Amino acid sequence: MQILSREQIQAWDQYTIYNEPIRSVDLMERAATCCFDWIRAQHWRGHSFKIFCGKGNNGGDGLAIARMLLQAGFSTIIYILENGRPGSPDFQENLQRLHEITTDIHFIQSENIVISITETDIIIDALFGSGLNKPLSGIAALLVEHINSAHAIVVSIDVPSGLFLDKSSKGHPIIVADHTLTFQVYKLCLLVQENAPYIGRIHILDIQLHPGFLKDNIFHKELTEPALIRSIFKPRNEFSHKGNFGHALLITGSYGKIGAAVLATRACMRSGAGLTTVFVPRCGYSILQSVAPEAMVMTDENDEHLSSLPGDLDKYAAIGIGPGIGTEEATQKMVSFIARRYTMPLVIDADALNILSLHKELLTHIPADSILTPHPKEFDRLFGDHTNDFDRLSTATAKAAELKCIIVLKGHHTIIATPGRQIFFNNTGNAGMAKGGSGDVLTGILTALRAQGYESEKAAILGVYIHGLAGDLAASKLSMESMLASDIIEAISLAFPQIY
Ligand SMILES: NC(=O)C1=CN([C@@H]2O[C@H](COP(=O)(O)OP(=O)(O)OC[C@H]3O[C@@H](n4cnc5c(N)ncnc54)[C@H](OP(=O)(O)O)[C@@H]3O)[C@@H](O)[C@H]2O)[C@H](O)CC1
Ligand SMILES: [K+]
Repeated sequence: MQILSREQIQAWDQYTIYNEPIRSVDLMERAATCCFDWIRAQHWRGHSFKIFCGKGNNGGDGLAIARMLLQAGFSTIIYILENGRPGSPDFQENLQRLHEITTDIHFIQSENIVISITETDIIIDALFGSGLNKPLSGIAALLVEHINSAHAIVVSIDVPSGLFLDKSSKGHPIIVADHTLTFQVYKLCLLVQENAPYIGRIHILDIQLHPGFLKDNIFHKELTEPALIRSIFKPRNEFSHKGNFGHALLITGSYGKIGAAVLATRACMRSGAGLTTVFVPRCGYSILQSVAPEAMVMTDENDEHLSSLPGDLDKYAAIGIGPGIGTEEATQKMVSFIARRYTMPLVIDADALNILSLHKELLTHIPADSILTPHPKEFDRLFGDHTNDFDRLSTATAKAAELKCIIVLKGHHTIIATPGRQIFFNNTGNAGMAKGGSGDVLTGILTALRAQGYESEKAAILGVYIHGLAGDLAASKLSMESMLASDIIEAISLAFPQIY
């Protein structure tokens, strides 16, 4: 699913009105009908609805929804945030239609907001949508505060009012929704971590905007969906042998962090690598040999950390480096040597990323098409501090292009930024994966996919998806609270069949 900017969504609206063709107010009716159908399906009979409307088209949607609720017999009161202007033409048309069936319409024009909201009320937030052009202030901000301080269920239309579609709204007054009914496609503001407290559960309503618009335009952001994943996934040929699936090398572990090596190794083997070799300090030898008997183990001459190279790097189809390696001086030298000399793409994670942050000059040397997998803190260490997720996303886009590598920025919707400035938002995974070891598992999966011949961009999209899907399967069986990174590895086996 494409993710459109505010301008693109407005253009799509106009394209539909012109090409379908359909009158603007009829398109609003279609959008409101979708919202009404969704609301009716919630079985909220017995509750009263309080509909808060602005005077733009988001408010127009709210008025149309109010009319439909009243006509269906729901107790409904309408509140309009007055701004002294007549309102958009479609707002005015819907106000007129509403006046024909109710007088229970109130205008909010004073800072003294005395509307009582009880726990059995359902709030429909149709104050502002994609037309928001400045932070809410004055009466609008007080109204948002009033709604947020009540304990009613809040359903936001299109976006929670106060959220900018494409830029940070940090620190501004914003409606805290339980449900967001958004039209046609995801908006960027509904995908970034910093807005998680506001958006509740997202429901995409198909209001049948004209499909021609998607064919006629190029978009740079999309949500990874099963169809895309299936188009990337390469089923195994019946006649294949282990040599067809590549030899993966994992450079991992230090004293006290051999677990990271174990997790990456087991995830790599579970994700289809033909052969897996793991390079660890000597203290990791017996551990790896016992918990991962299918892997080959090579050890460094050092007992506790990595200080040398694991022999001939060119014989491996893919190399993953970083989980648990620490940042000892000798390890820094080893990472630096590999970054400068190796020419095939690497999967670079965790302490290898921290080492790159300590020697930023190395960034320009990392092999083209390498996959970097930072979480936000590692990302900021690499590329500088960011105060919000939108800026971080812009930097990820720019750096992926500049360094010609794939940046996998981990989060609720992990972001995959490609050298071609394309951004993919992953849509699998859950909060149960926010635990030590999950990242090591991802490194193993990505290294395995690279070893099997997937190009880096495809390996990143597919690997992040499978990692999240395995996490979802583990959570459904074991709960988000108690699932472990090892459980994600076990669930990889169940995740693959879901994309066949
Ligand atoms: N494309 C679709 O999918 C459809 C969308 N619909 C709905 O339409 C809204 C967008 O409607 P729009 O009228 O463009 O915008 P809003 O309703 O969000 O805002 C209206 C006006 O409010 C003013 N504004 C903006 N920010 C503030 C603020 N901070 N404080 C006060 N007022 C503000 C602004 O006017 P100004 O003249 O004051 O600048 C806005 O123009 C979309 O979200 C959907 O809900 C259609 O119904 C169906 C198709
Ligand atoms: K809204």
